[in-house]
Amino acid sequence: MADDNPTGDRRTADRSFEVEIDDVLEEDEGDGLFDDLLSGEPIFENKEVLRPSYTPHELPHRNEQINNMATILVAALRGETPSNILIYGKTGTGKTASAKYVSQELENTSRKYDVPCEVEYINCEVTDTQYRVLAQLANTFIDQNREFIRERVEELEGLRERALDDTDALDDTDFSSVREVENAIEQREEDRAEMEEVPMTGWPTDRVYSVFFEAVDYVERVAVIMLDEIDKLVEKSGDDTLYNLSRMNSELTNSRVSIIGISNDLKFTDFLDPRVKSSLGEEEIVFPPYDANQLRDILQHRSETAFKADALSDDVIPLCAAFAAQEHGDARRALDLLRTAGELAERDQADEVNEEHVRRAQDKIELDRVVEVVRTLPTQSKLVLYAIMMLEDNGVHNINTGEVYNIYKRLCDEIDADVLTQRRVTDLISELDMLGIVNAVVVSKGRYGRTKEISLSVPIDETEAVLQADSRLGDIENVAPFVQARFDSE
Ligand SMILES: Nc1ncnc2c1ncn2[C@@H]1O[C@H](COP(=O)(O)OP(=O)(O)OP(=O)(O)O)[C@@H](O)[C@H]1O
Repeated sequence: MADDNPTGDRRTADRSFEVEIDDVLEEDEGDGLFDDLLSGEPIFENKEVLRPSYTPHELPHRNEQINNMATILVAALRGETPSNILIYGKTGTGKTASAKYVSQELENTSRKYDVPCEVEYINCEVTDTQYRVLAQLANTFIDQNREFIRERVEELEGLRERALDDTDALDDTDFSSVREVENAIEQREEDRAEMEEVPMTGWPTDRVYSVFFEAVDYVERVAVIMLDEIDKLVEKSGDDTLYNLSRMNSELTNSRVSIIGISNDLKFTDFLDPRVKSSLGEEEIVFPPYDANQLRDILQHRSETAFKADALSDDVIPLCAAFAAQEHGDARRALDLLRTAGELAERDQADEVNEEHVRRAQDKIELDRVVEVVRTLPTQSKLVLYAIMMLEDNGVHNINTGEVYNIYKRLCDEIDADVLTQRRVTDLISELDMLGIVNAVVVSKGRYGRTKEISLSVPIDETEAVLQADSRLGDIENVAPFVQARFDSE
């Protein structure tokens, strides 16, 4: 490049580059890596609309639940404390989307009427200990308080300037002299300096709680704390957080706190202290699964912005809705299916998405799920699954627990893993059954008692690939010959 352009003139260099690119395009027109992909008719208008991160503006078939929530939360706009709400429903039934929609509306209206009301959202799957929940809330309120102080100090400084010129400016205020205004400014500045953010670890929990308490009570407001996946918090760290939050109102002076808990697990309240249970469940709202017709409406609605006109053949939406309705009426699954079908059509450079793409998308999603479940199994469960897989691979049908256990023990020897008891292995097989990876049916053997007959319910090749990708299980390959030998000798 330096020889072609000895003067170092950038414009000349750029121009020669342009020429080279043009030459390449002219020669290979249509054959580039991306050309083929770009050449098909685009299927999507805006794919983002189908992603889980997108918040829809309208939520068909959730009016009743949304109105219920609004009727309870309107108390906050009257300066009263809204009842706590517990929202239940299976995954993908629109709990989070509806609760977030209502919160946004609540905050918008509170701004409109200048009533201090805020909603703080916490995902307890991520923020799963009392310390973290309280620290996150404390820091959020500290930020808001600092902003409040900044605005207040600005107002007071303006007032001070005006009062210095003309003391009448203090008429109709709480101050009778400029000195008092200055004291108020100093006081706010001191408050700001004292507000210390909570570090993400390291403090005793009661100190975090008291910082949070003071931060929330610093100004008059209603704070709605939305705890999504609340069952995860209780599972991981008990009900102390909920106990502390639910008894706060009796001690707060300026502010009020109300809780919205969201859960997939209908039974999690069984583990709560009865006081927490009754306080949290003051109002309960259930989100039932969607049926196929409702899913169809939801998909229809979204597809209008997500896809180009005429990009979907007529049977695509009904089929996606029917598949997702079989899976406990999960709107997330329905949307995933529609997006994946669109992506497969795009990859095929088809002009439209058809039924075949939906069926392939269903298989792909199911396989992705299996791969993910298998990949994240603990090593012992992987060994049990490996043993079942090897038996199937060697043509054994109606596998029983004893056979699995024998192979499992050898696999453990091979990789130096602890050997569990047969009883534990039987439990692990039941867990694999519940995850839908194997199928274990109990069959009666007459007077010989009962036994389990086990078979793999997932595609063997993909499962094997995932298991072998595990660094501990990767060496197992050379066990195959002795498995074979065992059957030959039987
Ligand atoms: N009535 C609806 N209209 C439009 N989209 C919906 C509706 N219900 C759910 N969705 C969409 O389905 C997806 C899942 O919804 P959401 O996250 O609210 O479910 P969830 O009940 O909170 O599930 P999880 O318990 O798994 O968190 C989101 O992308 C959401 O936008």
